[in-house]
Amino acid sequence: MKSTFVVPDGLEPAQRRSDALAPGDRMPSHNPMCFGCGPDAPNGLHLDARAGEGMAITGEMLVEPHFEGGPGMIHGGILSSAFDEIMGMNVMLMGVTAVTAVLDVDFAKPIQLGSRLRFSTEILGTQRRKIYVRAVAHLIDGDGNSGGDTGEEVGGAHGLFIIVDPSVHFRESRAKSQFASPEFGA
Ligand SMILES: CCCCCCCCCCCCCCCC(=O)SCCNC(=O)CCNC(=O)[C@H](O)C(C)(C)COP(=O)(O)OP(=O)(O)OC[C@H]1O[C@@H](n2cnc3c(N)ncnc32)[C@H](O)[C@@H]1OP(=O)(O)O
Repeated sequence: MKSTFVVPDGLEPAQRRSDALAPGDRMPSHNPMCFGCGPDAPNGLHLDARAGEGMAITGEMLVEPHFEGGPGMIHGGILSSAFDEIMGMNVMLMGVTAVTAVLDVDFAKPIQLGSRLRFSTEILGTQRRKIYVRAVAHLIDGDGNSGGDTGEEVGGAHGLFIIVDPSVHFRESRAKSQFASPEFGA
């Protein structure tokens, strides 16, 4: 992955919460109307994320026709949103609420509409309230069985997430959402 994002040395290892999902389990949406993971978001990404081993998770997404940017291609903001969401869901393994402060995306290859993407993401470590995450996206075939992480790498990302107190961070905005799940404070 090509990137100028700087991951500091000496990060603390991230700790998986004791009751985190088992590897392979579907990660729940934190908000049914979330553009990234919400099942009820009409034009959303509908990312399907699964817990992995250690501090890793995976996700899959179909590049729908309404995600178009250049002719027949995914919009860059859609890929950025998918990386943001999947790395944010990765942070949920720690059992904290964190928001994105920095998102660095490597648009390595053009991605055509109709492609199916698999995201693999892992938490690199923490420093005080900061959580550093890295992700890659590969093309997979329609049934998702072959290709997998050995399919063509089409993108990569780093994210810096900052742990927040949800009762403070969402204090003023929460009333505007009818759907947010109290479980994830968001
Ligand atoms: C959809 C939303 C759901 C959210 C709920 C989550 C529930 C689970 C969902 C999982 C899936 C979600 C995935 C999507 C996630 C989003 O897209 S979130 C939406 C986009 N992000 C935002 O709206 C955040 C807006 N920004 C902010 O609110 C504030 O800037 C922040 C990020 C909370 C930081 O402010 P702060 O708490 O005052 O932080 P501050 O004390 O200044 O800094 C703390 C540390 O972070 C560092 N830092 C802060 N900002 C930066 C920066 N930009 N660059 C570098 N370092 C920085 C500081 O240097 C400091 O470092 P140290 O001194 O410890 O070395």
